[in-house]
Amino acid sequence: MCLDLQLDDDRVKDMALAEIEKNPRSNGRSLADYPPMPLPNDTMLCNTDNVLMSEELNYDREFLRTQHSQLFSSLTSGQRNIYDMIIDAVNRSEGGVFFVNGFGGSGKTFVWNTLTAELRGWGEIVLTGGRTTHSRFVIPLDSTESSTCNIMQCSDHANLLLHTKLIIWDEAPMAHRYYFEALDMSLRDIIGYHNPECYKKPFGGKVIVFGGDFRQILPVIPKCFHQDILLSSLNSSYIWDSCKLLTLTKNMRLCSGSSDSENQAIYKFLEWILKIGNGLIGYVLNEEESHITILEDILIHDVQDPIDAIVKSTYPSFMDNYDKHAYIRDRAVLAPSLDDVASVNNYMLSLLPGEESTYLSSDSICTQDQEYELSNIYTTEFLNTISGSGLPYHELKLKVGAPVMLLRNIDKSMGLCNGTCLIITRLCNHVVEAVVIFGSNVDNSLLSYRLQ
Ligand SMILES: Nc1ncnc2c1ncn2[C@@H]1O[C@H](COP(=O)(O)OP(=O)(O)OP(=O)(O)O)[C@@H](O)[C@H]1O
Repeated sequence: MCLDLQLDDDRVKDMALAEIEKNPRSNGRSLADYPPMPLPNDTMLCNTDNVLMSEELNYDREFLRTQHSQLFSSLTSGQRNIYDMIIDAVNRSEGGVFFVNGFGGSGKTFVWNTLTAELRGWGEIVLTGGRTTHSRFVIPLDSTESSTCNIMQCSDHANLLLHTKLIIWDEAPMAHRYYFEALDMSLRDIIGYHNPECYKKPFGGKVIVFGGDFRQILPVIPKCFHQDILLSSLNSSYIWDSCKLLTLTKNMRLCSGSSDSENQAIYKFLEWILKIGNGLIGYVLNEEESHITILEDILIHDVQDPIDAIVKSTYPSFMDNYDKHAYIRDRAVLAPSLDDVASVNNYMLSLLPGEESTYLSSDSICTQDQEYELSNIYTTEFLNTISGSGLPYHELKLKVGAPVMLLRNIDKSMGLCNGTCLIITRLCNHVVEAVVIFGSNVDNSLLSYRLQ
């Protein structure tokens, strides 16, 4: 992978000062003894070798400070109240647990962006995440009531958490309460080790902000009853008692249309979605099924081949527009299963002109693996057919012009995160080149990725 390391002047200065400070410190002195020499940032000094921390500090602070003033000046009064409360909690360093409750489009992400731009702009660490937060905190996927994060005391990971000013956990209603409880117990341990007072505080006295909407997807627990799902969500946890509930009520998407009629259509759709979420539309048939009448104007009527009809409706005049970034960026087809996703992808790839390249995943079993014996039981051909959530397909077919989405965090400081959208610009044997069309903190970066 070829990536530029982008360090702004403040960060280069901090790193240089931290390196210089190591010298006098080894002799019991410090740069503070040589005024007017500037001093390095403390966090930097203790952790120059901590890659996890370097990654989280590696932001263009000047850019973030400019971004912050733009975002801050457009906050609505509701967003501003929430922003002020959270920044105040961070500044007081006494901890705080918040839940920002708001339906889709109420401006939660906007608040997260303003908060992170402010704190990262001043060289502070903010950990953010949504569906993948459990992997960021190394929380076991099969967590139980007594699980903790897989983080060793005094490790780089523990030091990262120790120096973190703010944790933002979006889409929290989707996660099992055991994940939050595991993080709570681990933070109490990690921070309480240095400051015993913090054992007693929720999340060891860190400021943590959850966000989401309980009308949306709750934790997915296979083969269980309604009450099991409710009992596994965040508001059934002991943590909920410490949560300060903050609510956003204004729909910010209503102003996003290009005309009054478009805004009206958005309003009608959002109102309908909200009513479904509030249980005001449709009726429950049984434990697993509900009946909802879909709005007439969002139904696709002319259907011979369902995939062709969905693609034509979502991507009108595809052949004339597929190379326009905004056209690709503003559209998506959602599908309920991985098989449906594969069918839509294959169909759309077949529409693109040009030659198709196929990339295969590595398909030999590691000889040091304890499960090596398995290779005698399962053939490689069989293993290559396995697909599942989080497991990439064995065969990846691409064409120049194909939109792709990253499913791994490659470089967070460059905004190359899970969810960043790109368009393929060149396909070589082992390198795929793509341009970013959508993602945070990135603007049309060109990324080359070396395939293993
Ligand atoms: N104060 C604001 N000024 C201008 N635009 C805003 C403001 N707040 C939000 N928006 C815009 O409104 C839209 C919806 O906001 P946002 O994505 O933050 O909502 P959300 O609650 O995170 O939605 P979801 O839960 O669906 O992700 C976005 O396009 C965002 O840029």
